[in-house]
Amino acid sequence: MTDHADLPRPPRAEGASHLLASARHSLGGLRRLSHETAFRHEMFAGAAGLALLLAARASLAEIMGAAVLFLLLLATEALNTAIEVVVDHLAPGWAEFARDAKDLGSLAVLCLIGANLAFLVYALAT
Ligand SMILES: Nc1ncnc2c1ncn2[C@@H]1O[C@H](COP(=O)(O)OP(=O)(O)OP(=O)(O)O)[C@@H](O)[C@H]1O
Repeated sequence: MTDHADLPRPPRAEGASHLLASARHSLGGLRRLSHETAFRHEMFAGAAGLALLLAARASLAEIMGAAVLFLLLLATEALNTAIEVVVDHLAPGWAEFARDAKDLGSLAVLCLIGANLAFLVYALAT
């Protein structure tokens, strides 16, 4: 990972341009996340889950519930990736804190995958 500590910080945007800058930063995050294999698997699984819900004529409430849980999973994956990026920068070799941080991030993602699967099974079974 490159360290740009010697580069000048861009000026802080104010008002409406702050909103636009935030949207641009979020798009940058999405671009970075799209490099992660786990993210691509989750997008594929999300599309498959939506197809199953539509085929089973799920209600709008069920589809909205699944969409909210899926967005929570993507948010957790983004935070997990952020943790991995920082940890890899701080601990290029083996370190106990690095193992713990990454394992905890993985656990958070696993919990959300479980919640998504549980809701999908519930929506398809009822
Ligand atoms: N620097 C490190 N020091 C100690 N243990 C580490 C370190 N890096 C990774 N690990 C251990 O290896 C596991 C896998 O780490 P890795 O960096 O491969 O994550 P990953 O499999 O790429 O995660 P994901 O699949 O969520 O992207 C971690 O959960 C942790 O237990």
